Amino acid sequence: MNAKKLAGEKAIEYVKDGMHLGLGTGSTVYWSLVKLGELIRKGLDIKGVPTSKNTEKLSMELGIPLVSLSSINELDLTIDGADEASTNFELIKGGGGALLREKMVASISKRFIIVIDETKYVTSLGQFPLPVEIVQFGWEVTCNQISKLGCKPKLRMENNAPFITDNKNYIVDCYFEKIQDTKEVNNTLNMIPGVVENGLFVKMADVIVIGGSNGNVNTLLRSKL
Ligand SMILES: O=C[C@H](O)[C@H](O)[C@H](O)COP(=O)(O)O
Repeated sequence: MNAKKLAGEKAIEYVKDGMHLGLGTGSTVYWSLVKLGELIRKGLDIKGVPTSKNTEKLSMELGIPLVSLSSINELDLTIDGADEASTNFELIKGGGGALLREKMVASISKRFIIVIDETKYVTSLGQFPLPVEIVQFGWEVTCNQISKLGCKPKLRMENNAPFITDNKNYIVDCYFEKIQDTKEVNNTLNMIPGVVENGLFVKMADVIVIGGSNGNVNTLLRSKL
C-alpha cells in the first residue's frame, strides 16, 4: 500500500466547489494534486496558490487553475505535507526547502490539513533536522548565532553547491538533541538577523491525515479548546 497516496487522496474530501486552496509541496501532497486534477477535469471549480515552483509547474501540467498569493487575502483550505507531525499538532517542514512560502500560505488559510505517512507521526519533534531559511549574505555568522540555541546547523548542499531556495536563499538543517519548547525556538530563531523563516509550524495544523502501510487512513482533528 502506498501510504502517502492514501493520505494525499483522502485530504481531497475536504475540497468543495468554489474554494481557494493553498497547494503544498512534496511527494505526499503530489497525490492530492493528481486527485484534484482528476476532479477538475470532471467539473470541480477551484483555484490554487502554489507553495513552490515545483508545485506551480506540476499544477499547470495537471490543469489546476492558479492565482498568485498577492491577489488573495484568505484561503479556504491548504493541503500540505510535513517531515514530522507531533501528537500535539506541531510540525517540522522544509525538507524540500519550501518552508517560507508554505508558512506564508498556511498563515492565511482558514483550515490547514497535513498529509503524512505513519512514519512521520511522533510524540515530540526533533528527530528530523529543523530546516531554517537564511539569507546568503554572511551565512556563517547567521549559522553561528543559530548554534547558540543548542543545535548543530549544517548548510544544505545539492550537487556539491549550496541548495538555493525558490526565494534565492540558503537552508541550514539544524540538529537538535530535542526541541523542548517549540514556541520559544520558533520565535528565537526568527529574531536572529539573517534568518528568513524556520520550519517549525506551531499551532497551525487543524487536521492531520495519516496514511498507513496496512491501507488504513487515520484523520485527526485538533481540538480548538
Ligand atoms: O519543503 C518541503 C515541504 O515542507 C514538504 O511538505 C515536506 O518536506 C514533506 O514532503 P514529503 O511529503 O515529500 O515527505
